[in-house]
Amino acid sequence: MEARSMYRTPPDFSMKKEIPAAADLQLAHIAYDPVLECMTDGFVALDFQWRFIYVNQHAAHLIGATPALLIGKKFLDCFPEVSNTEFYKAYETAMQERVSMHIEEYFVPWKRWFEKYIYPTSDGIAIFFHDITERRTAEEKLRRSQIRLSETQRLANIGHWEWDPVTEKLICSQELCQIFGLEPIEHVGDLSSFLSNVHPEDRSRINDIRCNALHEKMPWEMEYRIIHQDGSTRYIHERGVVETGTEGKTTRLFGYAQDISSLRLAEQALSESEDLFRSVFEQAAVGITLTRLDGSYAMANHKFAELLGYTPEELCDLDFQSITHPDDLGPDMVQVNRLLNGQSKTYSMEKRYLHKNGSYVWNNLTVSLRRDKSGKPLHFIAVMEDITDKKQAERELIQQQQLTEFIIDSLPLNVFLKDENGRYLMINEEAARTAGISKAGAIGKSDFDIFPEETAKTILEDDRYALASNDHSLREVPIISHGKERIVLAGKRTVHLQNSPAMQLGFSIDITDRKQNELRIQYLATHDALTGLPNRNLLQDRLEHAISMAHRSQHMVAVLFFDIDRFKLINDSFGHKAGDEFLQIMASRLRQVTQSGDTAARLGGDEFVVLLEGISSNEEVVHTAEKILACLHEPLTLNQQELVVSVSIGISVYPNDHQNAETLLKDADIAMYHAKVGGGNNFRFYDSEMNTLAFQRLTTENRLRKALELDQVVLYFQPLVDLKTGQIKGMEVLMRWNDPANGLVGPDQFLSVAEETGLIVGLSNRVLQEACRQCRRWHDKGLTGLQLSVNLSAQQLGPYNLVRTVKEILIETGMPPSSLKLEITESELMDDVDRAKRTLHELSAMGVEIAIDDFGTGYSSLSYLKTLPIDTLKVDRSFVRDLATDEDDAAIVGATIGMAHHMGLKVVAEGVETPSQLDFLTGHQCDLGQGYYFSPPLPADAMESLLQSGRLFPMH
Ligand SMILES: Nc1nc2c(ncn2[C@@H]2O[C@@H]3COP(=O)(O)O[C@H]4[C@@H](O)[C@H](n5cnc6c(=O)[nH]c(N)nc65)O[C@@H]4COP(=O)(O)O[C@H]3[C@H]2O)c(=O)[nH]1
Repeated sequence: MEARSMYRTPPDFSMKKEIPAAADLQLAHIAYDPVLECMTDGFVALDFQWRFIYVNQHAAHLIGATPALLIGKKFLDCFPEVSNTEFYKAYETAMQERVSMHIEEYFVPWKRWFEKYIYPTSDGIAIFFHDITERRTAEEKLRRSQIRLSETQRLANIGHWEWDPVTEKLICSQELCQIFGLEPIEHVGDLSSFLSNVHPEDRSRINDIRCNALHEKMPWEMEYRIIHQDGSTRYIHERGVVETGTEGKTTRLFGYAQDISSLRLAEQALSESEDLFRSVFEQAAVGITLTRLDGSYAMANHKFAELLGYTPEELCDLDFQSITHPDDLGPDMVQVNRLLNGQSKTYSMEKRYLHKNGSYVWNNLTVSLRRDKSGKPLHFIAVMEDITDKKQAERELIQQQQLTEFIIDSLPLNVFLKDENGRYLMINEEAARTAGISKAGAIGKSDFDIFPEETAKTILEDDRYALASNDHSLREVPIISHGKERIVLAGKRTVHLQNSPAMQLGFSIDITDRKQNELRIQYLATHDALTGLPNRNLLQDRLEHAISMAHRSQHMVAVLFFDIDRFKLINDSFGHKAGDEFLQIMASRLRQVTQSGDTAARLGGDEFVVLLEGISSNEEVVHTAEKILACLHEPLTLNQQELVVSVSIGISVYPNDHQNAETLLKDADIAMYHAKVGGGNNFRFYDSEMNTLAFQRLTTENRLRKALELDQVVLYFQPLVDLKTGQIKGMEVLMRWNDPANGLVGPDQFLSVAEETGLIVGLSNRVLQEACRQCRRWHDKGLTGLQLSVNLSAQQLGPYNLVRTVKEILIETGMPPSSLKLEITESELMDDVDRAKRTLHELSAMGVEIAIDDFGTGYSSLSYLKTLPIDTLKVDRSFVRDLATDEDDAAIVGATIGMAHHMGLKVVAEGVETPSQLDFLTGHQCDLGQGYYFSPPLPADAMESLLQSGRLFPMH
């Protein structure tokens, strides 16, 4: 029984175990023991020689022999194959060391497991054994099953646990320990130590769940995080069950925990990936759509919706076909079908989408087809980029190009572009027209293909010149075109565009006509249009040139400056047209009289200059001057009238006089003035004294200006006497200059300077104003019925608005217009006939009377005078002077009086000095007389006294 109870001890897998000394059996005398024979265990005893000395029935049965046969046989003789096994070693140990052994061993001869107790005996050893093969097989199965479970748990990252509510001990499987990052030794512990691994945020929750499950006795399931010692976080899924006893009392809690970190991390990664996709999809700067195979939109991002003016939701109710421009749908569908047929993996195209507002927007579309693993098409993924701006820019570029082409084609220039081999890349319309070729036809051709060889050679040479001229040239190229010499202006530039060979851009224009015009303009700029003679500019150039030449050659240069004596009279009398004709005759005569190498120039008006170069003496100059005088003095016919004119020539000579062109001309002009003063029709050489006279004229001008400022102008009055009654009917107002230095100066001393300088206008206006004031004063003193004749200068009829001045003066002085008579000479009237006529009519309309002064000295015809509002003719005193002696003058004066009366005009005879003149005049019914016979011009107070005396002049 003792031994049996030993069998029931828990399995011990150790190889040997000492048996208590109580088992020290004395078996040598045992012949037959009924106890041993009844045993279900085998029993054998061996002596020190390893011979069987006892074998019970069960053992003999197992060995397969009778005990009698076995007794005395040696153990190894029966089981030679065990000599080196654990069995044998254990027997040996027990035998030799006299210790008890307990072993479990696989007994090879019988192919079964045996548990053996070996005891030393006095004879040797005794061995109890029984078959444990089934137990060992079950144990092995269990062990393998546990290994499999453990391996499975390890692979699935699952560990199990069990918690005893009584002991509050927690038992964890090795896998669970691994999951929690705990040492296997830690796998038994209490719940609180386990919780310390749990993420602090999850602790209370899982504690609540477990407590609740314990309370409710319900299974639970939960997820939580734990933190490993290395700080990493793991995700745990736990299931637990509450086990209860028969009385409903909780006996234990058990369950498993699984590390689902990889699942959670994968989910997290998936979620992040989805978020990423979402944000890429939604925040993309391009439109993205997911389109079903039928074309309807499954998804559209905001950008695409924004491009088309829809919301993404609205787009999902549409398909791409309905919002594609009709012209783009066909090509789009072709590409879609290629995708579906597997002929392409992706396609791109530019297409127009219909915007919600009805307009079309250009997009660059890239589409690919998504298929499942089996290759079945799932949907299209399309990416759209708004290229409306790009398209607009393209359109604008095209328009710009068209505009540029239009402009280039509109240019009246030949414009062209050639490649590096001189072949045309482009020509404009004008170039095509010039070359007689179409624009397209010129492309690829060279000049030798288009133009005659000579012309092409010239162009080629110019092309080369342009290339050599630092890439840019502009020059005039003479060419032969249609047998005629032409001049072409050619501009060429070498153009280096990126990544292309150098090209030549150029233009050309036929400037033959322009060149001719330039020559013509140059001619006009240097010649007088009326006579064709060189003008002042050309004369100046030639004079300067002549001076520099003379300086080198030690020769002389002479300037002969002249004008026509009394030319103004010719112009006034015959009119401007005849005046021009006259000047042309003069010019042609000058050409005849001057030698080649000399210059005959017209400076303007009737002023001419002859420039003599390369002369050696004054005699040569005199000779030419005389020739000019004689030639121009020849009679000529103008307006069918024969005329004889003379000129006055002033001469300056280089180097005798001034040294430069300008002063030489001035010197000659001064000399001419002196020649004229000397009576005309002669010439004078310049001398330095002449300059003094010119200086005097300048001084006079300045002093006159001062006189006007200082009011040094005084008025004299000369009566106009009625030749019938002897009564003073009016008076002529005559100006004097009360010069502090020279006393009273008459108009003949300063009038010409005043006329030349324009001071005459101011002087005359002053006289007019003062005369009217004086008349008013006399009127106020009772001296009424007087008419004042005031002289007008031709310049007052100019742009100075004489009418307004007269009106203002009359208003200011309160003098009746009929009391004023304005005198103007015949020649002054002719300066600007139209203006004079207009002015006189306006004055007459105001009531002012008009008299023609110095009548008979000019060339005006009576028919012309008839058109003017004239009241009075004043016969010039040169006719009156010789009335008594000169029949012609008498006839002229008589006829003039008769004719004037016939025209309803009054006649005033000037310069009446003698009774015989008076007799003639009264005899011819002349209306009024003026002259020293009656009275010289008187100052105002003397005139006033005369008037107040009421004196009548005797008429016989
Ligand atoms: N030999 C001679 N001469 C006589 C006789 N009776 C008068 N005279 C002079 O003849 C000139 C007449 O004036 P005029 O023919 O209008 O010629 C005037 C007139 O054309 C001009 N003149 C005078 N005062 C003015 C004026 O205020 N304005 C303008 N624009 N010219 C004026 O100056 C010219 C000369 O004026 P005056 O020297 O004052 O010379 C005056 C006068 O003194 C005579 O019997 N014998």
